[in-house]
Amino acid sequence: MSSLLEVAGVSVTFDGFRAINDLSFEIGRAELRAIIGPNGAGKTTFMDIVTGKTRPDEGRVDYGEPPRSLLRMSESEIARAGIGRKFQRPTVFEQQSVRDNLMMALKNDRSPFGVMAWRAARTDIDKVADLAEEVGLADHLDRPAGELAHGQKQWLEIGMLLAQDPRLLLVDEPAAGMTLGEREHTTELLKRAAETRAVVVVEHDMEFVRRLGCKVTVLHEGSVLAEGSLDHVTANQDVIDVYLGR
Ligand SMILES: Nc1ncnc2c1ncn2[C@@H]1O[C@H](COP(=O)(O)OP(=O)(O)OP(=O)(O)O)[C@@H](O)[C@H]1O
Repeated sequence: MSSLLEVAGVSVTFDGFRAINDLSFEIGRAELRAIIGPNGAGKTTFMDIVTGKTRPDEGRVDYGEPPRSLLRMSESEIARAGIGRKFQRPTVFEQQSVRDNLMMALKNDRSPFGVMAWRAARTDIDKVADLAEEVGLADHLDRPAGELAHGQKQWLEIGMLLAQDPRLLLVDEPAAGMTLGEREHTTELLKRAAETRAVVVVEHDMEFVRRLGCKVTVLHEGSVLAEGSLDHVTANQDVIDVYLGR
């Protein structure tokens, strides 16, 4: 596997507590990866490290081709280098239409002045139409984002992240609060997005992880406990013990 992200020997201590403990693993250039693990396993801290929010005490985090250390980059430099993060709660502009939300994301200028000032070029209009199609909102372009259902807001935000053409997309619990139909659509969306980039999904919901059908990394106490297909990791006795709290 030619890796896009390599985490090697990373540790983070908060007030004497090792939240991440000698963590090492790699993510490929075009792959879908699920990260699972019990509460407090270090999943959020891992994403905070990759996006520059938390600095590790030890280890390497290299990204891209040729590999660059993310540890010397600011949060905004990391975002500009192509790492996008979707938090659990959607943060779309509720008053603006779906079209304007996507257009703003494309322009990467989220200020109200920027919205008023832009004159959409033909290519941008086409790109917004393509993004809306990709996330399944082509019939909702003129609706205010605030009117969308929960799942649709999540897709809009994924579309806004895709507008930035990230090489690595980190997605936190995308299926939370979704209906079965919304989950199916989200699965397809993430799978498609991962054909041309790396998509890392942090998820508690095993049924959703099964749908993703991808390699799974199990974290526990800040380290990788197991890795492989969902069937492989769920047959692992250490994983069973951790999930049963033994
Ligand atoms: N800023 C902080 N200060 C002190 N402890 C922290 C801080 N951030 C995280 N921790 C601790 O580090 C550990 C890992 O937390 P983290 O949020 O990364 O786990 P998680 O796997 O995302 O858990 P969950 O599934 O509950 O979201 C937890 O024990 C948490 O309490």
